[in-house]
Amino acid sequence: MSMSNDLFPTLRITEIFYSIQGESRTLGLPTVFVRLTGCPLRCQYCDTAYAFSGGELLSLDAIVAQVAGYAPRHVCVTGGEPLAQPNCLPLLTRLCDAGYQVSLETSGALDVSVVDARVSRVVDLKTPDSLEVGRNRYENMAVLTGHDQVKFVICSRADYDWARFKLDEYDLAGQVGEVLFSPSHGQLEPRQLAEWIVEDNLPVRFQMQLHKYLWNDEPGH
Ligand SMILES: C[S@@+](CC[C@H](N)C(=O)[O-])C[C@H]1O[C@@H](n2cnc3c(N)ncnc32)[C@H](O)[C@@H]1O
Ligand SMILES: Nc1nc2[nH]cc(C(=O)O)c2c(=O)[nH]1
Ligand code: SF4
Ligand SMILES: [Mg+2]
Repeated sequence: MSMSNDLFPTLRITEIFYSIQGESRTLGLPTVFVRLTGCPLRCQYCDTAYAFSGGELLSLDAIVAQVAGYAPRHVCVTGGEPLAQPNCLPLLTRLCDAGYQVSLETSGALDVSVVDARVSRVVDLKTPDSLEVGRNRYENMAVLTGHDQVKFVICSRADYDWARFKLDEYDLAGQVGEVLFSPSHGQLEPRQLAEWIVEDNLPVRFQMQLHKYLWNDEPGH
């Protein structure tokens, strides 16, 4: 018999660790990461394919207790695709109730309107060269506020031009708190992306994954 029901909610978890936030507007801040197992997408660049399967079923109580053990100020819930597990929603609420600044890294393939409003939603709009552009749920764009963030992971000049178009189409710079343009690691020269952004005077924040430079791709960071 499964122990996962309304009385004993569980989540399948790949890892929980304390590190330096390497992405988004809290870049550089000590943060606990809760990585949920499983993802319905297959972005060609994915650096977290080890989270597609496996993991360990943990109760929400056990997850919250493990997070509390680090006494963090910031918690980032990620994956895999965290919203693919419905119990991600009560986890986010419990983390907010505990007083942490909570962010959610999501592909935006699922409905983000149901996420606790205290959470900063970091929605990655998938570009054509991610090979998952068809999964974008554009209805999500209308529910984002100044507390939220939109990210583009850019693989090529074609992706850059596409991202510029979406920036304009959804007036993202005016609507969300942060628009991030990040090079796909190992695929697009960071300097090239930086030069395009300056040339076009874009109202976006250029960002590289800081943890790749600190720890390469070692697990637990
Ligand atoms: C591993 S995903 C997990 C959350 C969610 N599935 C998503 O895609 O947003 C976290 C972030 O890492 C980014 N990412 C994954 N592989 C990357 C790479 N090779 N270069 C740059 N960013 C990458 C994703 O695009 C996403 O914004
Ligand atoms: N240090 C560090 N920062 C991160 N920010 C977002 C991450 C993610 O995998 O979603 C991540 C990660 O995997 N490591
Ligand atoms: S949605 Fe996120 S976790 Fe899933 S394949 Fe894409 S980058 Fe990886
Ligand atoms: Mg990562």
